[in-house]
This record gives sequence, structure tokens and C-alpha cells, in this order.
Amino acid sequence: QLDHLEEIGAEWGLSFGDLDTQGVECRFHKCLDSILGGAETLPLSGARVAGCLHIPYVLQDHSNCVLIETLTALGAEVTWSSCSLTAFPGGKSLNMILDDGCDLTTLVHEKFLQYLKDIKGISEETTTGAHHLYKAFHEGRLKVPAINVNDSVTKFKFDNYYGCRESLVDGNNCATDVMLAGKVAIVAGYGDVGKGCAESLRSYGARILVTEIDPINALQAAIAGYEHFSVMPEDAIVCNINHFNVGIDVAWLKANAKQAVNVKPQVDRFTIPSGRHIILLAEGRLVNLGCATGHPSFVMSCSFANQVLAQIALWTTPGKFPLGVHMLPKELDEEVARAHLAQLNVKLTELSTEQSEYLDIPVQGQIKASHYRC
Ligand SMILES: NC(=O)C1=CN([C@@H]2O[C@H](COP(=O)(O)OP(=O)(O)OC[C@H]3O[C@@H](n4cnc5c(N)ncnc54)[C@H](O)[C@@H]3O)[C@@H](O)[C@H]2O)C=CC1
Ligand SMILES: Nc1ncnc2c1ncn2[C@@H]1O[C@H](CO)C(=O)[C@H]1O
Repeated sequence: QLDHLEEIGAEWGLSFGDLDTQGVECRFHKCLDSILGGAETLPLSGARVAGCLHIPYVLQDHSNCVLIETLTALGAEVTWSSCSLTAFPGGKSLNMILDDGCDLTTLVHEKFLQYLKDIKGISEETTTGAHHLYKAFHEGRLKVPAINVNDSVTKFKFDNYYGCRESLVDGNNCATDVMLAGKVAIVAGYGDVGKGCAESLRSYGARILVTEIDPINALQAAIAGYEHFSVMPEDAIVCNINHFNVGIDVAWLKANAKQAVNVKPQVDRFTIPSGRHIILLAEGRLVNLGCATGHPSFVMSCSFANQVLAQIALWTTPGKFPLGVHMLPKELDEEVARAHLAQLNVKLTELSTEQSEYLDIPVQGQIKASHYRC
């Protein structure tokens, strides 16, 4: 809830007014202005958006605040939490879901079915959440149209790859301050998150081993110069960056450890039957958000611009999104990228008319085919 954030802010001697939202806020609103073109009526008037995303423990992470401010500036009523909330002031219920990991979507479909009839759309932030949406749709359990925000290139390539490339090591350093150079790091899974994690760990001088089930990603890892793994050494640091804490068997650790010592918040050291020790970060939950503040706001601005566009698309053009899981059109993906270039002082080259005709690509885009994943 917003007032809860105010309370936290008060503890830190901060209020929304003090938040350094300048950089993110102007970028965010510039992005929306360029896309909405100064639309007369507020596109989210009447929408009651229940947001269920991570709220990093340090209020300075203003990307969430700017996302909430933007949704309300576009006419929406908003409730927000990092766990599921469904009720609005005045007894009104939600009619839009903005989700991360399908937590709120699953809760409404399983325990608050009475709300389903009023909900016009779901926008989903992350890979695992998108997987859950596709599975629910294929099994006939999805009852509300959804947009998979994760697979916008300006989300997964920036947030999952470049975001984790920064925030994984941030989490490890905040939690342990253990030097990475010379250590052996195992990265389980070489998708966009794994690529970012492996790249940053290697840049610190760690030797990287990768495990994979997908031959294409395994081949990518091998071509990138990474290898494969066997026995956990003494005081191995184990952490998870997946959305859910299913990557590490924490239950086994807790059931079989001869001793468990809480070294400091979010850092536990287990003595396993062999006598060796395992150091577990963030209780096996997302280490970059549990031990640090998650991704920097620049990549979150890219991700959340996609979230806002998805909410607008679902709310204002429901006819375009029948029951199912959809993607935002590539031209909006390119618009999100275009709106962020100025923040990095990047000037885009423009096709000449002759080049445009030769390549059969419109000067102002869509530049790439819709299936192109960069
Ligand atoms: N903490 C954070 O800030 C973020 C977390 N995520 C989460 O990170 C996770 C990974 O996301 P992406 O990299 O985008 O997914 P992805 O699908 O691109 O990559 C996952 C990779 O893991 C591999 N894999 C699956 N099971 C495996 C196993 N048992 N052993 C080895 N490899 C296995 C798959 O073949 C795939 O290549 C998801 O849960 C996503 O929601 C995504 C973005 C940011
Ligand atoms: N600082 C952050 N604030 C909000 N969400 C974040 C942050 N860092 C990473 N995430 C999101 O966390 C999910 C995974 O649960 C992602 O896919 C990211 O978009």
C-alpha cells in the first residue's frame, strides 16, 4: 500500500517528495508522452490496477514509485504490494492485474474467483510468470486475457540480462563481501539471466561453470568459453536469482544440516552431514532483491514502460486481446528503446529514403521483424 511506503520513507527520513525520481521520472514520462502523443482522455480512467511486484527494501529504488505515479497520472486507481492484495478503498475490487511471477493472478484464479468477471487484463513481468500464464492457458485454466511483458526485447534483454549482470554481484557483495576473483562460480541455466550472471562473475575474475538442459543454450555457454560441474567445496556460497525459491533445496538443507547459524540478515551457514559448510543467501530467494535492491532503475524504467503500455493496451483495446497470452507489438518495443536513448546521450542513425526503399524498412520503424529477438 502507498501509505506503507510513506511509513518506510518516514523511517528513512524520506518522503516521496524527497525521492530522487528526476532521472527516472522524466525518462518514464517522456517515453509515455512520445507514445501517447498528448492523448486528451486519460487512457486508464476507471482502471483499478492491483500491482504485485517486488518493493526493494531501500526506498531510494524509485522505479516502483514512478511506475505507481505513472499509472495514477494516466487515470488508474492503484493498490500495490509485494504480496497479493485485491481490495480497494470503498469496497471496490480490482479490474486489472499488474503481476510479477503470476502470484496475484494465481491467487485470484484459485481463491477470489468472484473477481474474475470484472478483470479485463493481466500484464506479467517475468519469465517464470509468463511460463505459468502459457501453461494455465494451455490447460484451460486462464480466465483473463494477458500480456507477457517479459518477452518484449526491451524487457528480457535489458532487465533479465543487463539487470542481473549488475544486481547479482551487488547482492553477493552486500551479503558476503567475499572476493569473487579466483573463485569457481557455477551458473545453473544459461538463459538471459544466466548469461548476465556468468558475464559479470567472469568480469570479476571468477572461473565459471555452467549447467544447462537445453542443447542450444549449452552450446552458447561452451562457445562463450564456460565449462560444466561435480562437488560443492567448503563454505560454498549458494544463492538463487530465479523468481521462485525452487532452484535450491532449502528444505533438504534445513532438514539435514547438523547446525544452522544465522551469520547476519539474509546470510545463513549450514553444517551439512559431511561436516562441510554451505552458505545460503536470502534463504534461497531472489538474491539481488533479498540482499541488495534489485536492478538499477534504468533497466526497470524499460521494463515498467512495457508494463504501463500493456496495461493501456489491455484496458483501452480489449477487442485486440482475446483470452490468451499476447505480446506487445514490436513497434512499441522499439518506441520504449527510442525513448531511453536520450538518457544515455545516444543519437540514432536514420535510414535515408534510398536505404529505406532498398531494405524495405520504414524510416521510423518497425525496424526489425516481430519474431526478431536481438
Ligand atoms: N531476480 C531478478 O531480478 C530476475 C529474475 N528472473 C527470473 O530468473 C529466471 C530465469 O529467467 P530467464 O533467464 O529469463 O529464463 P530463460 O528461460 O531464458 O533461461 C533459463 C535457462 O535455464 C535452463 N534450465 C532450466 N532448467 C534447468 C536445470 N534443471 N538445469 C540447468 N539449466 C536449466 C533453461 O534451459 C534455460 O536456458 C526466471 O525465474 C525469471 O523469472 C528474470 C529477470 C530478473
Ligand atoms: N529493483 C527492482 N524493482 C522491482 N522489480 C525488480 C527489480 N529488480 C528486478 N526486478 C524484477 O524481478 C522480477 C523477477 O521476479 C523480474 O523479472 C524483474 O523485472
